[in-house]
Amino acid sequence: MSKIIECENITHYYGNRLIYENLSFDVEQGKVLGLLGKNGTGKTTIINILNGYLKPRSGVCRLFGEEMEHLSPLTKSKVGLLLEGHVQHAYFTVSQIEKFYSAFFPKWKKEAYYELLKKLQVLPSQKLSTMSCGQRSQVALGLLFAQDPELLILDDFSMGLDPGYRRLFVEYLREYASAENKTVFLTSHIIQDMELLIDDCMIMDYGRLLLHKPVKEIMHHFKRYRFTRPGDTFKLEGDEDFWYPSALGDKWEVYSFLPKAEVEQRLKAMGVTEITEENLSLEDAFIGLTGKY
Ligand SMILES: Nc1ncnc2c1ncn2[C@@H]1O[C@H](COP(=O)(O)OP(=O)(O)OP(=O)(O)O)[C@@H](O)[C@H]1O
Repeated sequence: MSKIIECENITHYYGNRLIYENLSFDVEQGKVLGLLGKNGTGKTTIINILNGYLKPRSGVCRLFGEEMEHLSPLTKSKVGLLLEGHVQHAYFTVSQIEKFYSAFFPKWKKEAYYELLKKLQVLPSQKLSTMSCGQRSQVALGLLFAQDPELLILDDFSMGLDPGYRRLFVEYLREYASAENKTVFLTSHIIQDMELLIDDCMIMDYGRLLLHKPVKEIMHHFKRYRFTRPGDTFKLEGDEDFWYPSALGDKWEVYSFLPKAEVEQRLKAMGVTEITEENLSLEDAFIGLTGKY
């Protein structure tokens, strides 16, 4: 399977402030990868490195096997990019912007644009400057699909979209990635959308990559355990086996990748009697992996 994105030992600072050190990851063709992380962990910074706006302090990034600094025009035309803030050409109308963009992309699919936009309550003659934020997001997404890229990089794609359009877009993206073996790299804080869409999940923590795994593996192995404190002196510190233990009164909860039997054995050795295991949504798993604050 070919690697569409390769990042090796990326280190980036803003001034003296380290964002990450020796970050390495690959994305294989046909995969939908979701980049998650709390505010300010460096997601947009990664996107900006992948789209060539930022040069990391050190390390190498390749798209389609070509180094970022030497991307050929053909490779650039295979990448569809959605940045935070969306379409900038606000003086265009809905139809003018479609004509403008079509000139840059050899495989332009006008129908894909109008198919998405026919759900939108605006006329082709309406100016982008008079549209709502969510409507402008829809135009930006329509333009991306018309471009028919091999790799889609989407920063906060759900910004401003209503739940119905978000769901529609998630379905379109899923279909697009699986039917045509396209690759998608995206961020969003709406993790319910991610859960329906992504194959693999990369979670950033401050200064480092916390985890990079298939979503199925996280959902299958990462669980929450609840129990009642066995006595006033009971204490449980977080470590690589027990993530973010926390208590509300005498009710405790902790997250773990360990098999249930092992969690039970270890908690019972500390005096705990009844333990409840819970399956998690991806959002709960994210909170279990990164903490609530
Ligand atoms: N141009 C810049 N100069 C200095 N610091 C910056 C710059 N851009 C971002 N930062 C800082 O780098 C850190 C990472 O920012 P980034 O925008 O990559 O985070 P993010 O994970 O995308 O956040 P969010 O989820 O809030 O969008 C933040 O602390 C931010 O304040």
